Amino acid sequence: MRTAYTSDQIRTAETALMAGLPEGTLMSRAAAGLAMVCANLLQGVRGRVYGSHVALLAGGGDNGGDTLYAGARLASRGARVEAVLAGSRAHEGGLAALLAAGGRARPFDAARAGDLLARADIVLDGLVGIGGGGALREPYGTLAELTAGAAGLVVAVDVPSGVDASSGRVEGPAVRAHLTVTFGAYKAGLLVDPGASHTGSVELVDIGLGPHLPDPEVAAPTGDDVAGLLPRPGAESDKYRRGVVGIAAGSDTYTGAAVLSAGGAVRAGAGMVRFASTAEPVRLVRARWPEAVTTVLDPSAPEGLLDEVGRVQAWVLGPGLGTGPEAHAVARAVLAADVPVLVDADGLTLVAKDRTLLRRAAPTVLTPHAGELSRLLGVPRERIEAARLDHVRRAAAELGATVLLKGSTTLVAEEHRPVRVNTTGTPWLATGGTGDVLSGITGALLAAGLSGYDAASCAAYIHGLAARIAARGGAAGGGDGRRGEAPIAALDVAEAVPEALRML
Ligand SMILES: NC(=O)C1=CN([C@@H]2O[C@H](COP(=O)(O)OP(=O)(O)OC[C@H]3O[C@@H](n4cnc5c(N)ncnc54)[C@H](OP(=O)(O)O)[C@@H]3O)[C@@H](O)[C@H]2O)[C@@H](O)CC1
Ligand SMILES: Nc1ncnc2c1ncn2[C@@H]1O[C@H](COP(=O)(O)OP(=O)(O)O)[C@@H](O)[C@H]1O
Ligand SMILES: [K+]
Repeated sequence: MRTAYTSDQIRTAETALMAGLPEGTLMSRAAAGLAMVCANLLQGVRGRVYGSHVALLAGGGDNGGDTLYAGARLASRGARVEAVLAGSRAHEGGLAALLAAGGRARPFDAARAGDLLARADIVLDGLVGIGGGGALREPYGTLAELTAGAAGLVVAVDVPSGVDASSGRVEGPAVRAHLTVTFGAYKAGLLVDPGASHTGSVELVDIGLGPHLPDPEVAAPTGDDVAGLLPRPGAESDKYRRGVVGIAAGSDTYTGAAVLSAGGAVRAGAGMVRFASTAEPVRLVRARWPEAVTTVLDPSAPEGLLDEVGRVQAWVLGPGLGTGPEAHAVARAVLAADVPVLVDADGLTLVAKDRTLLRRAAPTVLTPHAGELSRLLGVPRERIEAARLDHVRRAAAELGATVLLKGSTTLVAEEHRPVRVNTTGTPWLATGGTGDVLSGITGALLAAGLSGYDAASCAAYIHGLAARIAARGGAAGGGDGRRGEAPIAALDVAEAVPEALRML
């Protein structure tokens, strides 16, 4: 599990660690690690450190201090290092070290800074780190914007400046780095969008903070974590014990979502899929997934609506269901069941209009995108997009459910647990119907007995991995690069789920 923390948590851990160490030890560890990473980068792009050009953007705090000390180390290896001092003050020790090692430093001047960035092999963004707050003031904002025109690699020191380290919020100009070198522990804002899309790859420099860190704010499961949680059939398994998932989805108007949701559940290894809907979606699901057991519902007679469906261990409710009175009757019947229920799509619209539907004892998993969460919380969509971590937490607390917030980084929140963030996926997933596939995968895992929190986070991981496999036309490649990927259709994602499971 990759764990991540707020700025306050990092500061508290730092204070505890520092109590037993001589002053300046941590900054010196951070600067040494940063200089080592930069030297390796310079070896890669220039073949050597000696003679390479390094630009430092140094703010007035300790983030600037780390940067100036790292610059001093590179200067002592023969790099040509020049610092732009952005604040009215500069870190004294760091500045003295840089100058003593033969580096140069000048106060901010826009034209000169632009020239410097156009010449530098690497640019170190040491404007602000965990001490930053709100939109960058001038001239920090201008400098952050200028990094977009840098000729060389942009390395963010600890956190890309302009990104809130605790939440990933971006409220103005912010550095977009090729690489972020972060100290002691991951900051939550490095894993959550919009911050996450500013970091490039992230490298962690150990400064000894580990033993002093509290429970994390955010955790990103790795492939091994997911593999460890997934059920695998054994000799004692039969289809019922592996988990029967019920899917109440689709309507005569919207039929595709039902087929996609059922596909996600079939391909994710449900012991059995019981599909319940009106005649047309039932016909199409049977045609595409003959392994599903289907029941035609008559929602105009809500009494005993699900009596013919048979037993299930979990329900998926909502994709393509519609939002009229008949859909409401289906939602009421499903949510009255004493098993975990995943609510997606139209199901979310129904519970947003009638919160009483969520008064139930068994676990509930809600899987909104930002627009659906906006309706559930009564908060504008833009505010949710800007502060995803805050809102997913608030939704979990307010609605008493596990909440999976979809988007470029998918988050899973449950009260009193770290928010889980998904690291797989591809922007090609932003296409109609992929969310329906996710609902089916999650439903299969719920039916297999995983908690809502584990089912949702494992499903997001598998779904993202399957999408990458589908986008590449085969096994998922390593790295974060998108080259070699092509558009995908939602059904491709469902079809790639077994390959994703094979890789775990
Ligand atoms: N903790 C640890 O374990 C370790 C921490 N270490 C390092 O220390 C860093 C934290 O240093 P920090 O506390 O000095 O804060 P920092 O990020 O430099 O920011 C303060 C400066 O930014 C400025 N500023 C703020 N907001 C602004 C804005 N919106 N727009 C413009 N300016 C703004 C603020 O200006 P002021 O408000 O004072 O005018 C002040 O000058 C941390 O990220 C890591 O790199 C490592 O050395 C080793 C271990
Ligand atoms: N920019 C993006 N990068 C990665 N994944 C994305 C992006 N945008 C959307 N997704 C993912 O695509 C899926 C879309 O689901 P959803 O919005 O429910 O679509 P639909 O209702 O059409 O099925 C979600 O899993 C979401 O996390
Ligand atoms: K920074």
